[in-house]
Amino acid sequence: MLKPLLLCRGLLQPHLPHLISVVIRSSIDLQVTALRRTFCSNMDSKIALDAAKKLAARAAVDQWVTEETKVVGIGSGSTIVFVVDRIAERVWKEGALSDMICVPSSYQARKLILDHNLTLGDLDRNCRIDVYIDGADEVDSGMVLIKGGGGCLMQEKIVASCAKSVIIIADYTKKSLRLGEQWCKGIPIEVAPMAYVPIKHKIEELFGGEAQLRIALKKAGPIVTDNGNFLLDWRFVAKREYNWYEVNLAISMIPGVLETGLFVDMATKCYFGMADGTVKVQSR
Ligand SMILES: O=C(CO)[C@H](O)[C@H](O)COP(=O)(O)O
Repeated sequence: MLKPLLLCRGLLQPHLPHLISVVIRSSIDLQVTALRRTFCSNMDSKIALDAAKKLAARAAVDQWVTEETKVVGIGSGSTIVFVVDRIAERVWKEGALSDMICVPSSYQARKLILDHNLTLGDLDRNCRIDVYIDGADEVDSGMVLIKGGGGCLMQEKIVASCAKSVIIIADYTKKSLRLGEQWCKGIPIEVAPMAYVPIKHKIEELFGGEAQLRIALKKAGPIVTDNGNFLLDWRFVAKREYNWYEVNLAISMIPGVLETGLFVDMATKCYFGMADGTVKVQSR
């Protein structure tokens, strides 16, 4: 029994380095193929999602930004980029909307307006907004929104509150029946930095779940909003029935809470770019 084994070892020994390198190489090849596949499918889904965002953005701008629109509020995030692109196309290629003013809801929105050579406004001079357009992280069947995934909820809610109509644009992954079905990162809440610990405990005691300080990726420490504040992401209890109007009110009343990412009774219509190339419009 031992003899054949020893014989086999003797035969294999000179070839061992080569065999080891073959095994290592094929394991690396397998890993590279798996990585390439993940990258390609991520790219595919990014392309599909961007196409859906663009569809929703075009439909919303073409329907809601007309020659009668004098002031438009500009939201924040990746979807709003397609909105500003379309507005700029209408202004610069189609010669439309010549005296329309754009009010930003964030540093990013301000920069988008300036980069596209559109007219920049502000709430001091333009506090009556015809239409506010923005993305959302999730929209439930009652059109309650979770916003602030990109960190900009406070100015967004302020600008939206000054608008006659609030139009939400999103890709199909944002549409759900109940909050938490699609968006699992929690409800963003902007808080005064000195108060984030007591606020965290109060929210958890009142409504369960867990509220976590949002930590920056390329900085040691927390994310600081455009307004110099911190963000808590409250992961609520998915299975619990919440009355979002009451939850929003109660959280807003906690001292140090500056704004919540719950937008209740604000959206007029939501435009969803769907995977099949159509646009679904949801009304309140
Ligand atoms: O509230 C927001 C920024 O804080 C965005 O509107 C929301 O996060 C959606 O972003 P995106 O269009 O990138 O999906």
